[in-house]
Amino acid sequence: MSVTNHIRLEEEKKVPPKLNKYMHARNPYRTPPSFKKLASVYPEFRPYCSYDVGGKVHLDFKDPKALRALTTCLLHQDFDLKVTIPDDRLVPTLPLRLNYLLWIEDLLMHAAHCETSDVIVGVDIGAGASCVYPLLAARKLGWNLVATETDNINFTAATTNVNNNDLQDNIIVKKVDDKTVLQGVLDDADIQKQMYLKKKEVNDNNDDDDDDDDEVMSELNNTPSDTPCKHTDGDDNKSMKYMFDFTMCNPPFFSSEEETDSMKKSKKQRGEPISSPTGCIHEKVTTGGEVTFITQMVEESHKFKSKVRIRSTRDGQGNYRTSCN
Ligand SMILES: C[S@@+](CC[C@H](N)C(=O)[O-])C[C@H]1O[C@@H](n2cnc3c(N)ncnc32)[C@H](O)[C@@H]1O
Repeated sequence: MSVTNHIRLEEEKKVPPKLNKYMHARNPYRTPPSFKKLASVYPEFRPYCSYDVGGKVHLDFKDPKALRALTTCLLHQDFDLKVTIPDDRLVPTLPLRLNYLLWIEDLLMHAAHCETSDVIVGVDIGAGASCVYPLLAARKLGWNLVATETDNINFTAATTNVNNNDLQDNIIVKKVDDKTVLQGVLDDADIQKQMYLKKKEVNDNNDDDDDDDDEVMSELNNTPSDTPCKHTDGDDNKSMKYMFDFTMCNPPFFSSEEETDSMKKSKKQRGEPISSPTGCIHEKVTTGGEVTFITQMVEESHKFKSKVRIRSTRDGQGNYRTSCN
C-alpha cells in the first residue's frame, strides 16, 4: 500500500464512514471532538455526560440542553466564540455548518477566482439566534456578512452574539420583513455603502477606476438608508459589479408542524439516528414550505444577479443548491 493511501485510510478512520462521506476535506470535525476533553475544561458541559466502565464519555443527543451545551462549548473551544442560544431556539450542529462555509470558500476560489486576500462580503438569510454562519465565517475565514432575521428574539440574540465577540465590524445583523427574502437587503443603501467601503479600502491599492468609485459613492450617499438604490436595481449597473460575493441560506423547510413530525418518523423508519429536534416552530415552518421560500429567493436573486456572484441555499434533503455568475 502506498504511503498516501495509508494516510488516507488512517484519516478516514477518524469519523464513522457514513459521516465522513459528507464531511468536507478541510472540516476540522473530520476528527470528532473529544467529549472527555470538553468535560474536563467546561463545567457547564459535565452535567450532560455519562461515563461507561471504560471511562468513555457519552452524551444524550436526545436532550436539547446537552446539544446546546455541546455546540456552545465547541464554539468557544475551537473558534474562541462566546455564544448564547435562548432555550427554545435552534441549536446548530457545527460540522454541517462548517461544511457549507467551506463549500462556499471552494466556489469563491475556483468558480469566482477570488484570491484569499480579497475582501469577501456575503449575506446569510435567516441567521437564527446563534448567528452561527456569520460568526464562523468572520472568525474562521475573515469574511464580512450581512445576517438577516425576521424573528425578534433571534434578531436580538444574534445581535448580542455579534457584539459579545466584537465582530460588529464584520457582521451587520438586519431585522427584515417576512414577506421578502433578499429584497430590502441587497438594495439597502446603508448596507451597500458599508460593504462597498470595505471592498474599496483594499481595492484602492490596485484600482485605477476612481471615476466609477466616485459615481457610486455619490449615489449611495444621496440615497436614504433602507431605500432601494438605483445602482442595484436591474442589470444596467457596471460600476458596482459584485458588491456581494455570495448569498447563503438554511431556510425553514416545512409547510406545517405535522410535516416536521412526518420527517422524524421517516428517519426513524430508515433507522437513522435522531438527535432531539431543537428550535421553535416558525424557525422550521414557513407558508408553502421550502419550495415556496426557495422559489421566492431565486426570483429575488435573479433581480440582483449582477450584484451577487454566487447565490446558494441548503434544502431539506441536506443538498446545497447554487447558481454562479
Ligand atoms: C432553519 S433556521 C436557520 C438558522 C441558522 N441559519 C442555522 O443554520 O442554524 C431559519 C431561520 O430563518 C428565519 N427566517 C424565516 N423567514 C425569513 C426571511 N424571509 N428572511 C430572513 N430570515 C427568515 C427564521 O426566523 C429562522 O431563524
